[in-house]
Amino acid sequence: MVEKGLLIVLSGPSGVGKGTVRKAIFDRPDTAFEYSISMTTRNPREGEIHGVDYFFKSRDEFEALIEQGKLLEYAEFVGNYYGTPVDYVRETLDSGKDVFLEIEVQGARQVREKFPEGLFIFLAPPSLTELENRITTRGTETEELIRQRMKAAKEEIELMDLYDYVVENDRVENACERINAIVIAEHCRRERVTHRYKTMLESE
Ligand SMILES: Nc1nc2c(ncn2[C@@H]2O[C@H](COP(=O)(O)OP(=O)(O)O)[C@@H](O)[C@H]2O)c(=O)[nH]1
Ligand SMILES: Nc1ncnc2c1ncn2[C@@H]1O[C@H](COP(=O)(O)OP(=O)(O)O)[C@@H](O)[C@H]1O
Repeated sequence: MVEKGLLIVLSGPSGVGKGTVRKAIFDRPDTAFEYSISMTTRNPREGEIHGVDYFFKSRDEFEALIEQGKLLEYAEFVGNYYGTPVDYVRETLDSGKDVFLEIEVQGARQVREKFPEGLFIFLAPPSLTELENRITTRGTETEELIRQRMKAAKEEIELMDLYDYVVENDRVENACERINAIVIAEHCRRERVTHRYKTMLESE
């Protein structure tokens, strides 16, 4: 029997750098886990490709997916739906590959309920001031929106204790190294090799 893959969930407050760190991880040629492409109702940004960055859906299509139970989790974030396709995640884990989700905190909480055996990693900013800088330099938000996002971020940061690991995103490269190290350690901790040997010995 194939040993199941590991479900890796990267979450954290808006603007901390989840998307940036995830892209850097998947730009590495040696990254062995599969990225689960999310569904969203937000409009594609310039350069974004359907089926690569997201599966772009209408609100009606998304709500139909919710009703049909096709989403492992979903959340409404800044006026749009975002969700994880459940079939892709289950099939990929069953084939023995690790699956990587990069999602906001409400979604991560739902995944924790359904997949408590997942590996939950919280990406934390070096400081609240630095988080505000990142949200501000990213552009579009008005002062009021920045204030709202910072308030939400403080509440989200309070939930970091619910995660298995907290990774500081001081530099993108450092955060990637830490995440890769955690995944490697987790594989050793979960005794895959032990399991394989036990199976071998039993079949002798
Ligand atoms: N719950 C949930 N959140 C998601 C999913 N996909 C992306 N997100 C999160 O949705 C938020 C908005 O993403 P996006 O519109 O790409 O803008 P960003 O703020 O530039 O990353 C980010 O916090 C993502 O981590 C998903 O499938 N489920
Ligand atoms: N380690 C870092 N140091 C400095 N700036 C960063 C770092 N990680 C991300 N950023 C910047 O912070 C902003 C928010 O990053 P983004 O990946 O969009 O966050 P999230 O996906 O968590 O909302 C972007 O402008 C990004 O370039």
